[in-house]
Amino acid sequence: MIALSDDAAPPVPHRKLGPGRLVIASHNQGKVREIGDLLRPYGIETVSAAELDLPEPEETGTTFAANAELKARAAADLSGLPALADDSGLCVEALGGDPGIFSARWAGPSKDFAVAMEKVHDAILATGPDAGRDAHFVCALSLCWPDGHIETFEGRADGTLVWPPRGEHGFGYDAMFLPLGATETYGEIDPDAKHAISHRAAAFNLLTAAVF
Ligand SMILES: O=c1nc[nH]c2c1ncn2[C@H]1C[C@H](O)[C@@H](COP(=O)(O)OP(=O)(O)OP(=O)(O)O)O1
Ligand SMILES: [Mg+2]
Repeated sequence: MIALSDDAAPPVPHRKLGPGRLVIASHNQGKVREIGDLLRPYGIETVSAAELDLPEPEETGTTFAANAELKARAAADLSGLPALADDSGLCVEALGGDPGIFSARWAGPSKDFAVAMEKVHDAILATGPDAGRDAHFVCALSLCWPDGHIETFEGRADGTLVWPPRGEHGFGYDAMFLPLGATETYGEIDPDAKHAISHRAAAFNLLTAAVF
């Protein structure tokens, strides 16, 4: 018999997502497209933050989860609908995890990821001749209901960085990210192949198992 110790917290049950519209609380069209693809089999009606003209909240958190939660909470508060937010980024081991939660900010106000990828490449070279190119993507997905209940799930995908970038698919840093064991970057594979292995899909699988 398995005895639970007296101070073991009881498991918190997940809340199920009921019928009705779900806000995709992101202003990044690449993410909105991927989350739409991942949700499609579940037949959920979605509306994006841009379609609802929701403001882009300032990302003041110090973790992916904290930023995903503040974006989901802001969208649920303003729309009165459940809202799903994604905070994600590229973490480079040789850079101590940078750009990390600053991945979007490294692309500057014009969101130029050719520039951001070059910054990552230059920063790795600046660490020395033997700099490793190991990296991983992280994705935190938060689902917030209008009453404030929130659930957060995190996924990760490991790989290495190539230079120069390769491929036109995807968005952000995809063209320089070679998933572990693969020969093509996220920029070279088609969206379905990315959904089979990505950090976003990993987080999404945890979310769907919990709330659907
Ligand atoms: O699968 C990905 N493939 C390539 N790059 C990626 C991916 N996932 C995140 N990334 C990079 C680019 C993105 O701009 C940043 C996330 O920053 P993050 O603040 O979470 O998103 P964002 O500002 O682009 O849109 P929003 O906050 O409205 O959801 O990390
Ligand atoms: Mg952002």
